Amino acid sequence: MEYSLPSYLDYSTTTLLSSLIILAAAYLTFRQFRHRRPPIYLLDFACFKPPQNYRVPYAAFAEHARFIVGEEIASFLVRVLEKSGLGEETALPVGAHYIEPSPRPTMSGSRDEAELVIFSAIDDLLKKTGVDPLDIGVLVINSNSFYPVPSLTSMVVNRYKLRSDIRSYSLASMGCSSGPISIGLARDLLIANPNTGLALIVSTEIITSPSWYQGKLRSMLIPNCLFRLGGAAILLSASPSHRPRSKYQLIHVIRTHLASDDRAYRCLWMEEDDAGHLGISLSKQVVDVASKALELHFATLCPLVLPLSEKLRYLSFLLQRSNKKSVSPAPTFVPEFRRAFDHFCLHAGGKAVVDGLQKVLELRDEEVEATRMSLHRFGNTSSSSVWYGLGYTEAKGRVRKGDRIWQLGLGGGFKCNSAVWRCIRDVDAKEGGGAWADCVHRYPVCC
Ligand SMILES: CC(C)(COP(=O)(O)OP(=O)(O)OC[C@H]1O[C@@H](n2cnc3c(N)ncnc32)[C@H](O)[C@@H]1OP(=O)(O)O)[C@@H](O)C(=O)NCCC(=O)NCCSC(=O)CC(=O)O
Repeated sequence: MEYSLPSYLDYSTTTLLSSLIILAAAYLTFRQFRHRRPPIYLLDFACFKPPQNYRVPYAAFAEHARFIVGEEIASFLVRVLEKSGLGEETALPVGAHYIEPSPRPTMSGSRDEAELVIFSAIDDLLKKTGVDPLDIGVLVINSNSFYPVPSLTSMVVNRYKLRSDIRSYSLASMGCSSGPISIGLARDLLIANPNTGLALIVSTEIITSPSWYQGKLRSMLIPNCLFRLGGAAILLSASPSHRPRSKYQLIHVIRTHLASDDRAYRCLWMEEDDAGHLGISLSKQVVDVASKALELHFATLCPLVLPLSEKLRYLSFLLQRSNKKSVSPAPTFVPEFRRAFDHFCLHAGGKAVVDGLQKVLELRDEEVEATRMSLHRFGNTSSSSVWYGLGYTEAKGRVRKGDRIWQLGLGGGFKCNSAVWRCIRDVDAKEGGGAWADCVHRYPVCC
């Protein structure tokens, strides 16, 4: 990311610019106080832990691929898997374990997976929080590739016999960055309807879907190597009475949409190959596009989250640069994000995605540990991956009252979305265990 000032700006212009920035910041702060939203609390969340028998060790993946796509393509897939950052314990749904003749994903197979993932996560969350399902007034579910009739939200209302006046929304096709979108929607619904009760959000990707690719095109086979079973359920409240038992307060939801750029729009593209197999084609440019989306995203995020010291560092950078009138290449300014956040839960999209994010954000290895370990243990779980990252951080006993958490989602559209949280009470490692409870002691691993 680069912040640069045109060299023709002289000192007085820069001073004027600085004053304007300070005035604008003061005005925004004033406006923020005047129009302050009621606080939104996160009571708790739960991540789905796949059953052992759904595991896909490398050897099983390779053997399976050989049967389905033949030796040559199977060796390509294994090569990709070995470089993907995924470990030996990630899981795929039942349908993906079939050997040829591989059945097309069926509606009942997709429903089975959706019920397994979504109900397990919700059951766990309701058990942890002791919440009565009848207290839920808002329900938002985001799932990219599976959108049945009736919807996933109807499936949940039916299972838990939720209220008939529930405000429910199923968000489809919104990609891996849709977690913060769901959080933002639930927040707005809670604020617009103050006495509606709690909001339940589910972020997941159902793999047994028509777009689970069964052909032989490399760019469409890569998602089969990366995506794995996963989902998270989250409970939000706008009621101050829930504050004492809540873990986090929502500070910001920030969204950036880059679909006006054709390259970004098409870099994750659902289509049929020449043989008619539906799938999602993954462009090699995803990491480049993500960097561009991040630059735009930072323009909104940074003024909101950077502490004053970092904003002043930025101003002084501007002043120094304009005084130097140097002809050498423009220096870059990368904010020290660790001054704004204590924990980073980034989209675990694949090794190259995590490497790219670490580089762009100038993060240390320990700051991307939660993301890398989520990728290793659970794979690319789409929009829920940022919750596996937070689950890891909690299970390691690293979350303390006052800590600031950044969840960053990236995905199809192309979109880049953030949710920023502040921890409002210490979180005990055992309490945070969840999907990580029986394995966190084995992490971090080298990958
Ligand atoms: C796929 C990788 C694990 C491969 O690892 P490396 O890059 O280290 O290895 P590499 O460059 O040698 O690539 C291995 C082989 O894969 C091929 N290859 C890589 N990417 C490809 C692509 N998009 N299409 C076709 N082939 C591809 C290379 O040419 C090479 O083939 P050969 O060996 O023959 O030369 C990595 O590039 C990665 O993590 N990419 C990012 C994945 C990504 O986009 N994730 C986001 C998913 S979408 C998402 O999460 C959000 C959403 O859905 O909304």
